[in-house]
Amino acid sequence: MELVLKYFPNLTKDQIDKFETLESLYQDWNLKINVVSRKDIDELYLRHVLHSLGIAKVISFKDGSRILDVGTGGGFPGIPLAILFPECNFHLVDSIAKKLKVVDEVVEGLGLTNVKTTHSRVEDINETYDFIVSRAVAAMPTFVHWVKGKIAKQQNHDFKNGILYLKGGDLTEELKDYKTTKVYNLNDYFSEDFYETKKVVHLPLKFKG
Ligand SMILES: C[S@@+](CC[C@H](N)C(=O)[O-])C[C@H]1O[C@@H](n2cnc3c(N)ncnc32)[C@H](O)[C@@H]1O
Repeated sequence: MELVLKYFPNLTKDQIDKFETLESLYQDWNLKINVVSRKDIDELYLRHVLHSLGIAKVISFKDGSRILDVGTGGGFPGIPLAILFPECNFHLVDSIAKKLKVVDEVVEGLGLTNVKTTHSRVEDINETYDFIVSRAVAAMPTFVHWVKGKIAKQQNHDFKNGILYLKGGDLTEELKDYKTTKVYNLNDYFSEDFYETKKVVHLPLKFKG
């Protein structure tokens, strides 16, 4: 938890309480339904919570923004972002129901009112969003194919509406066809070794009506 406060020192009491409560909720639920590996649950804040919040070092979502988390699994990056941006609306989608059971329990346990979950493949979701966030779900070409048509027309940020994807390693080959992509290195923001090769990829996407 100190890690979150190290990089996000201006949290409200309510946000601190929620981030603190996350650990026991995940420990508890992970025993019943395994959504986070044993190693990762011991390093929940380093590997999941702070990593998810890396997106917030790149962009500050404006109040009222609508954000889709594709393949949220146990709720990453959606849940930490929903705690950090309580005035934004988060839609967490996954094609595996039991993962969303954990997410629903965590959302309820935290009393988060800005999160909606849907058990579905993302291809079948027919809504639009300012931003689509994700981590560890699909290579960019497949991902873009899945989410095109789900970007809102109205631009409310200096950052263009589109995808914000947490990725790692050398992305040259994967991103070579996406000239408008901008890559942000998380080791510019976080000093822990875990972040050495971690990145946030911003890919603006056009509204398709
Ligand atoms: C490796 S897990 C990553 C989970 C989470 N994003 C994280 O980083 O901890 C990938 C998740 O994507 C989900 N998924 C894969 N393809 C999907 C699709 N087309 N629509 C919705 N969810 C999908 C899987 O069910 C799985 O929970």
